[in-house]
Amino acid sequence: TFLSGNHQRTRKQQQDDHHRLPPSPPALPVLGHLHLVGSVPHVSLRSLAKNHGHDIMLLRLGAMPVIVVSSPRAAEAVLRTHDHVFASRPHSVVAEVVLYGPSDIGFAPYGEYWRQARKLVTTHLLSVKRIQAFHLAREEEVRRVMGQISEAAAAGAAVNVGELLGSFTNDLACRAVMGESFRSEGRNKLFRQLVVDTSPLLGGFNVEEFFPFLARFGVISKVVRTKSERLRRRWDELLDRLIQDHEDEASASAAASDSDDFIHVLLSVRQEYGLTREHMKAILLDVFFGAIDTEASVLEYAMVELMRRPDAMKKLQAEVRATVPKEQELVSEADLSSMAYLRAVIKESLRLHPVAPLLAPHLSMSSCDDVVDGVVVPAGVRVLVNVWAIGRDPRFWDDDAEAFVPERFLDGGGAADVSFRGTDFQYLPFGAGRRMCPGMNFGLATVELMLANLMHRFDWELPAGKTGRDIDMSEVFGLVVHRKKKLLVVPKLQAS
Ligand code: HEM
Repeated sequence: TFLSGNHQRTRKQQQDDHHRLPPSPPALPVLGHLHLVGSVPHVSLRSLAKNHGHDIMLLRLGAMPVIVVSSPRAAEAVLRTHDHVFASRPHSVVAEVVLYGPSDIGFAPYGEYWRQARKLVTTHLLSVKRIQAFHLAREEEVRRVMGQISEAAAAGAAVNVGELLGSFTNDLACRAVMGESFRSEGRNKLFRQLVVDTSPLLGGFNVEEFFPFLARFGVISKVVRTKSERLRRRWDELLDRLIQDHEDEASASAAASDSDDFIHVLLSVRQEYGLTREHMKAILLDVFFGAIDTEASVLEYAMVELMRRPDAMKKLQAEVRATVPKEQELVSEADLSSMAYLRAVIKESLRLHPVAPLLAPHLSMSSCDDVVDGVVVPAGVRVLVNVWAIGRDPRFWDDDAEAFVPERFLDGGGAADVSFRGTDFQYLPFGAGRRMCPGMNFGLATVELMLANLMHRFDWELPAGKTGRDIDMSEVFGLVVHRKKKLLVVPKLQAS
């Protein structure tokens, strides 16, 4: 069994441990529980947990043991009490090739490199100071999108929300990474294409490695390695040129300033952190893969829920329109602070649609003797926290847990005090503990500003003959979950 990997433990201890493993549903030979986990794993894992392990259960997916956590108390045990045991990540071939080792933050195993890289990113790239310094860039990019929506409104055309928001968050990430020149020579488009080409591999085969129940062909084949290497060469070519350009510029001018892009910042701390060129490229890739799909997904799901709840949309529009002075064309960041309903809508949307419903997989680095109720988890086991199931569990939310009710997060609502900052374990859209998302504030700044602007001057309608009930909510699972069907909506410029 996989417990035999625990060499330090005596035979007697190992037998004891066996009895104290988390509960498990009945398994098949060879397949284990593979046949029980469908293509939308967070949903099937919730049903399994209901019957076999409310807090924590053990599955065997083919040969691989996986722990699934489905309650706030077990999530707290894994992400806070025993965080030091569960803070690593499983190995992935695609990440090893595409992310240089991996030398990024999201996929790196727990250890000194990860600690330093994460410190660098939180103090220098995603700090409050830098988020503020980036506000003009965010506003300018939002302005562009509003221009595109105005054109669609004038033509009476529908807008593909996912595509519009995806290219917006892509452009913003490019701008953060490489500065204002990101549109020259169509660079933003090259990056968009590269992100789109890499995602299925990182979010597909890579997911198959993490979640082997999705692997249709068993072993990750040579083909995947070859494909990964080809992608890495394309990334190399683009990023090397950009870094080189920045190096040339940096040697011609003074030290980094607040408004500098991420490449300049990384160059300025390169010696302090002992960064190689590959480390820098991997860290930049984390920005692309951490920011683009996540922000676009939060925004798209917020729009979907608002289209399904027109009264909530009206309430949000009223808040935004009452706050922003009449003559002002765009909502600026300064206007956002008093928009309580806006924040409640985003929180509620993240509760029902956490972009990573099982977080990113965690890995136990040693055996943990008493996770909850004396349950043992051995070393080297993947741990999935089903934050999607926990966020919809009526035991921790009200009976309307499955409904979109932003009011619950307002003063006087049932969840008014519940925060997503990793301290309330019934609500973990950004995770918690050492591996919690370091880009939370960076991402939220974008999401808030964009959603407020989408609500400001436009009314939104579904294409003729459709109602909110017709919106297909099917999902496709990946590192970031996304909608199966695109959402088309028709903007109407509000008469002023
Ligand atoms: C609203 C948008 C975002 C959401 C909902 C989100 C959510 C998450 C989640 C759930 C995790 C996994 C936590 C875990 O494994 O326990 C994560 C990790 C991560 N996120 Fe985000 N994220 C967002 C935006 C961003 C942005 C903008 C960046 C960077 C620019 C970013 C960078 C990262 C990185 C580097 C990690 C890995 C952390 C580690 O392994 O130490 N994220 N994020």
